[in-house]
Amino acid sequence: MGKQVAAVIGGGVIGGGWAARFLLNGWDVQVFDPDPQAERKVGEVMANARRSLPGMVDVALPAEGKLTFHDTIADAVSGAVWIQESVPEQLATKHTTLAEIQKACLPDAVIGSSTSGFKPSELQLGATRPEQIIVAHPFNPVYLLPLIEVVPTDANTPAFLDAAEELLTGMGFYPLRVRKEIDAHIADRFLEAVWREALWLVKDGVATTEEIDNAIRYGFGIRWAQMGLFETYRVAGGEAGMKHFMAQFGPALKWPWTKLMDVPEFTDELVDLIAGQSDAQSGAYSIRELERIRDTNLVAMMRALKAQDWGAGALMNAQEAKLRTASPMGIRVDDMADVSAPLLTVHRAVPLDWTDYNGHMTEAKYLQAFGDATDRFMNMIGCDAEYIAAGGSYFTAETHIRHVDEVLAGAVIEVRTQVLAGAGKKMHLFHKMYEGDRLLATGEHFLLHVSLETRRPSEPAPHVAAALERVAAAHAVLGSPEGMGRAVGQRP
Ligand SMILES: NC(=O)C1=CN([C@@H]2O[C@H](COP(=O)(O)OP(=O)(O)OC[C@H]3O[C@@H](n4cnc5c(N)ncnc54)[C@H](O)[C@@H]3O)[C@@H](O)[C@H]2O)C=CC1
Ligand SMILES: C[N+](C)(C)CC(=O)CC(=O)[O-]
Repeated sequence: MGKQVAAVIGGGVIGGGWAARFLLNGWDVQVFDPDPQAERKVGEVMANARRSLPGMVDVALPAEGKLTFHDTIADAVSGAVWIQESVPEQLATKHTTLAEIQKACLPDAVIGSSTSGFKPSELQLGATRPEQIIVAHPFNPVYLLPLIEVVPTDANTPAFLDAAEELLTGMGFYPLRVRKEIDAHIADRFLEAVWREALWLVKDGVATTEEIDNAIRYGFGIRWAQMGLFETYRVAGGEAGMKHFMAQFGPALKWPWTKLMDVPEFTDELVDLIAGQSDAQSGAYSIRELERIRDTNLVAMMRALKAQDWGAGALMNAQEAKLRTASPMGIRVDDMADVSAPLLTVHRAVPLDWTDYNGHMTEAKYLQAFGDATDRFMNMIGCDAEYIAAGGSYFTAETHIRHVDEVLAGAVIEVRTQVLAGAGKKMHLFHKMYEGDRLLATGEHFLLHVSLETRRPSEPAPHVAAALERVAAAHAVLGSPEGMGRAVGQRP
C-alpha cells in the first residue's frame, strides 16, 4: 500500500502542528500557504515535533512521510484522503478556501476544519458537497495532544464519520464526537470562560498574569490533566461523592464568585497591562524556547500517565500495542523460520525524559533499553506474562554496559540481541544498540532461570528451553562479538 496523503491548507501554528502529526505517523503531507515564510515556520514546528513526539511511546512510529509545499490549493489537495483547513478564523476566508478545496479534491476525502468556534453547518453553507466537511478541532501542540473535537451535522453520514475517526485514531488522536453543534464546541466554551474570568482578575488588579498561571499550575491544572473536572469534583465530595459535592458547592454558583457573563473591553490600557505583565513573566524566553519547555513537560506528564495506564496515557498504551503487533518484535521465535542473525529486540525513539544535562541519553536509560531488550527476548522465547504468572522467570545476575557513542532525544534506536549461550538455567546475552549503522552501546548480560515460588534457580519449561537453545545454536556461528567479556578500563 502506498503512503496515505494529507493536505494541510494554512501552515501556521495549527497547520504546522497537523503537518508534523501526519508526517511523524508516516503520511505524506502537501502544504499550501501563501506566506513566503511558511516553509521555514513549518520546518521549525517539525524540529520541535521530531524531538518530542516519537519518543512518547515505547515503540517506533512508522517511517516519516514526505513534506512538500505547493503553489495552489488544487495542487496541494491532489490525491489527499484527508484535507485539513487551518486558515485564519474568519468565516469568509474559510468559505473561499473550502470552495477551492472542493473544486479539486477527491469527492470522498475528509475535509476537516481546525476552526475553534464556527459550527460545521456554517462551514458547509453553500458547499458543493457538504457531506465531506466536518469540524476537526485540535489542541496546540497538535503533534502531542490527543484530543480532536469532531463536530458533524446531519449531512455527514455515520459511515463517513467512523472512517474519519479511524484515521485520527491511527495517528494516536482521541476523537471526541460532539453530539450537538454549538459555537466553540466543548473545550473552547470552557477555555473561553476561564480566560474571561482571568482577564477580569488582571483588569481589577486582583492578580497578575503570573499569579493566575501559578494558581493553575501549582494546583487544579495538575488535577485536571489526569481526571478532568467531574471526576475530580466527585472525589472532592468525599465518601458521599458527587451529590454531596453539588449540595455543598452548588449554591456558590449564585454567589458573586464569578463574572463569567461579561467580557472586559479590550482597551489599549488593558492590552498593555496584560502584554506588559506577560513580558515580565515570560519575556526572557523566545516563543520557540517556550514551546520546547512546554513540550518537554507535556511529554514527561503524558509518560507518567502512560506508566499508570490512565487517561491520555492509557490511550498511548493502546496505540503502542497496535504498533507493536505490526512490528517484527511482536513475533515469537517459534514462528520465525530463520533466527540466524541477531534478533531485533528494541525499536523506538529516545524520549525527551531519557536525556540529561549533557543534552544526550543518560546512562541509566542505556540499562533501561537493554533491560527492555532482555524482556522482549524473554517474551520471544515464550517467557511471557502468562509464563511468569505461572511462576517461572529469569533474573539478571551480571551486566556490563559499554557506552560507545552518544545519542540525542528523538533519534530512532534499535537493539539487536545475540545469544552467546543458552542452555539449562543459563542465558548469556549480548545486546548491541544502534542509531542506523552507528553503534551506540553494547550490553552483556548473564541471567539465570528461577522459580518465583522458591526464588532459587530452576530449569525452564521445555518450550522455553527449546526456543532458547535453538537461537543459541543458530548464533554460535556468529562468533564472539567485539567487546565480549571486557573488563572496566581495559583498552580496546
Ligand atoms: N492557535 C491556536 O491555539 C488554535 C487555533 N485553532 C484554529 O486553527 C486555525 C488557524 O489558526 P492558527 O494556526 O492559530 O493561525 P495562524 O495565524 O498561526 O496561521 C494561519 C495560516 O494561514 C495562512 N493563510 C492565510 N490565508 C490563507 C489562505 N487563504 N489559504 C491558505 N493559507 C492561508 C497564513 O499565512 C498562516 O500561516 C483557526 O481556525 C483557529 O481558530 C485551533 C486550535 C488552537
Ligand atoms: C485560543 N483558542 C480558542 C484558539 C484555543 C483553541 O482553539 C484550542 C487550544 O489549543 O487551546
